[in-house]
Amino acid sequence: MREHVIEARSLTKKYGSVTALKDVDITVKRGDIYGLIGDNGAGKTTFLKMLTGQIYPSGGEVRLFGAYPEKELQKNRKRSGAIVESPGFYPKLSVERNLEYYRIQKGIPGKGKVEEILKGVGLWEKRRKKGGTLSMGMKQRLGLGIALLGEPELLILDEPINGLDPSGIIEMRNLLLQLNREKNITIIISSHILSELEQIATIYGFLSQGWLLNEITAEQLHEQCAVYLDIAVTEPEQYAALLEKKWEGISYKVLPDSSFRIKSPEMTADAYSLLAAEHKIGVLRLEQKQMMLEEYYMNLKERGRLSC
Ligand SMILES: Nc1ncnc2c1ncn2[C@@H]1O[C@H](COP(=O)(O)OP(=O)(O)OP(=O)(O)O)[C@@H](O)[C@H]1O
Repeated sequence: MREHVIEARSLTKKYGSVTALKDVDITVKRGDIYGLIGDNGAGKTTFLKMLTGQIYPSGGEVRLFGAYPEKELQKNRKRSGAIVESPGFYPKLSVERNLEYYRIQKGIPGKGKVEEILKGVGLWEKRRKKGGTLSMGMKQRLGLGIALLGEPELLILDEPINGLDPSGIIEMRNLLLQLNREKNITIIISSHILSELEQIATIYGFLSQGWLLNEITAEQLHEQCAVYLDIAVTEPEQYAALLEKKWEGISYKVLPDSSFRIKSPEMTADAYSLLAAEHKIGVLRLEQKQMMLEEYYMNLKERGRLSC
């Protein structure tokens, strides 16, 4: 059984009269990338801040690497790195000096560590730039670099891709996947960008108004919500024969309106319309269902349904 890196039991947080988290139970196992999903104000940051020790629970408990009493918990927090809210660094210091400052502050030996981190997060070329003059994406990288200084076993990331441009998002995604796969770093990450989370998370937790609505693994999501493509054509019978001839063993069903639902299509949608066009068959409708996570989330939130 994989070790429990994070265990929250009946975790509750009240800010005065506002209850931001209610009886939340979350378990994150070693090697997981846990995607924390929820609308604004759902309680994601509140949860993550209780992991980092920036705030304390009003009820329930949180364990990191099995430790519960606050003293033990504090010790085990050193095994994690975090970016919660905006990445914290000194805007007037250069990128390199920022990392050097935090290296010394955290008591991490070896000057070479800073160079290794700078290269790892793609900031080597920008090492002499002042933190405050960096672009949003570069600031996030610096934040991640600081979080990685202590060789954490757990990364706690609150909206790390917020404000990044498309290539920044891809780079951050690849970096996180690499850290997870090569160094077995467990990650808990909150994001509003579901299509992004869908590409990296191994398990999802859905928060709404302080409640944990549901948890589902990426594997379960894929089983429940297999991708499919719907195509309606002018000559269904002829098209069925063409489909079977072209892609032997293809899995599809004919819907009541005589359109075809092709399960887990291996080809792009274009391949199916091209097949029709080559035989002068008209395509009346072509839809591909791709965003499983988004659909699952909307069903859960709006209809309370645990399905796609
Ligand atoms: N310091 C605070 N004092 C009072 N209420 C707070 C405080 N911090 C958060 N809240 C409230 O707690 C609830 C949860 O907020 P939280 O920031 O955890 O949500 P979130 O899911 O991270 O939202 P977002 O996606 O907007 O960052 C909200 O109603 C918020 O207004």
